[in-house]
Amino acid sequence: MTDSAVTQERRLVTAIPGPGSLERLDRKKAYVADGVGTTLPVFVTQAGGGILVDVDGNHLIDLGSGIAVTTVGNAAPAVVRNVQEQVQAFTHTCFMVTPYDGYVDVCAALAELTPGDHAKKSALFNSGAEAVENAVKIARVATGKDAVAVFDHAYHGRTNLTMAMTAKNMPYKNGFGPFAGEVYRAPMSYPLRDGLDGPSAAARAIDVIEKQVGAANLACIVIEPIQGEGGFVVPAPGFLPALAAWAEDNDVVFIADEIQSGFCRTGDWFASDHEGVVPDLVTTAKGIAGGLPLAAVTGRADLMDSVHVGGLGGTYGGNPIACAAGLGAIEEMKEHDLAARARHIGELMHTRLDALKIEHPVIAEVRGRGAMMAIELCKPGTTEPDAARTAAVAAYCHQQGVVVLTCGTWGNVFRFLPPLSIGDDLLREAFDIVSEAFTATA
Ligand SMILES: Cc1ncc(COP(=O)(O)O)c(CNCCCC(=O)O)c1O
Repeated sequence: MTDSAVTQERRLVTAIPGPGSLERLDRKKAYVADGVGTTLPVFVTQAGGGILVDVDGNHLIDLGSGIAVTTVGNAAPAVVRNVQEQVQAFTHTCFMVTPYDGYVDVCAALAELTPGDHAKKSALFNSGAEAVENAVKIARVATGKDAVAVFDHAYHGRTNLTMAMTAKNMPYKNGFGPFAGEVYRAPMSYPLRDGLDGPSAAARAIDVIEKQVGAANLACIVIEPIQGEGGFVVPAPGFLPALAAWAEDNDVVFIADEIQSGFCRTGDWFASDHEGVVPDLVTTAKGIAGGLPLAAVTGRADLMDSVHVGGLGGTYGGNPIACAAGLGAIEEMKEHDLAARARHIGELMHTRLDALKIEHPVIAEVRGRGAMMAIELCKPGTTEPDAARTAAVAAYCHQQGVVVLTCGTWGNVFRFLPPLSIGDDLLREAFDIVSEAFTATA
C-alpha cells in the first residue's frame, strides 16, 4: 500500500532487547512510573510498512499496530503530508475558542463513513475513553435516564466511568475505586464458551438487563461489535441486531464502541457494518488518525444536539494536527481500499491459523474478521484457559523479532493486528515464526 522508507525485512543484529534498548530501559525505570508497563522493551527509532526498527538496528515485524492504531502504517504518506502542512500553519487554537476547517472536515467524513444514511453529527476528543465518557453523557441527556448496560469481557477505558464499564480487574481497575455508579453488566455472546446462537444469547442478555435495570431506567447499551482487550470475542450472528432492535423499541441509545474494531480493521469500514447494524452513537479512536491522538462520538444529529451549548468540549479535542492526520488516514483508506486489504490479510491469517489449530490442539478457536484475528488457547479438549502457554508463545515471537500482543479475561488469547500496510511476504514470515513458537513451546 505505501512505499515505506523502512527496509521491509525482519533483521536481528542483537538479542531482543539489544544493548541500546537495555541501556534506555534503565533510564525509563529511573524516570517513568512503574505503572506504565511495556510489552516488549525495545526502543523504536523508525517504523513503517510492517516493520519497527529499534535503537540497535533490529528490524521487527509488527503484528500489533500499537494496539490497533497504525492501521495505515506508522508514517503513511498522506498522514505525513497533512501533518507537516498543518504544523507549519498552526498547532492549536482550541476549537471552542476559534474553530478551523480540519475539525469540521473530520466530522463531515465521519457522517459519510459511519453506519447509516441518516443525518449525523460528531464531537471530537483525544482518547477513546474520553469518547466513551461523552457518548454516555449524550445518551443520559437525550433520554433523561441514568443507567448504562455493558457486557462481560468489555473494555472501554481507564477513566473512572470507563473503568466501571470495563470488566477485567487487573491491571485496569484494581485499587482505583470507588467507581461510577449506574453501570450494569450483562452476559456477552461468547460462542466458544456459551454455545448459544445470537438470538438466544441476546435474549439472555436482555433478560438480565430488564430484570436488573429496567428499560425505563436505562440510558444506553454500550458494546464493542468485536470485543478487543476482553479477548477478540466475536458475538454469534444475530446477537448485535437483536440488542439494537430491543434498544430501539425501548428508548435506549445503542452505542457501538468501534475504537478498536473501526476504520477498516475488520474488513468493513466499521465492524457494525458486517450485520447491517446502525448504532445510534459510535465511538471511534485508534485507527482514525494513523497514530495521532484523535477520538470521536458520531451519531444521530437529534441525539448529538440534545446537549446544551458548551456541554461538550475539552481543550485539545479535535486538535488541528490530529484532524489533519485523520483526514490523511481516511484518504489512505479510500485510495487504497484498505477494507479490502484487511479482508485479504484476514484470509491469509485465517488460513495459517486454521492449519496451526490442526497441528496444536491447545488452540481452542480461531476467530475474528479482517486484520483483527485471534486464537484462544485452552488445555486440549477443554475451555480451561492456558495463559502460561500464551505467554510462552508470545515471548518466543518477541525474541525472534515479531511483535505480538495477547489479551482476554484469562490472558489466554493471542491477537493479530498487523498494519494494513504490511506486505504479504512479511506477514507470511511472521506466521512462520508464530508456527515455530508453538512447536518450540510444546
Ligand atoms: C474498545 C475500546 N474502547 C475504548 C478504549 C480506550 O481508548 P484509549 O484511547 O486507550 O482511552 C480502547 C483501548 N484499547 C487499548 C487499551 C490499552 C491500554 O490502555 O492498556 C478500546 O479497545
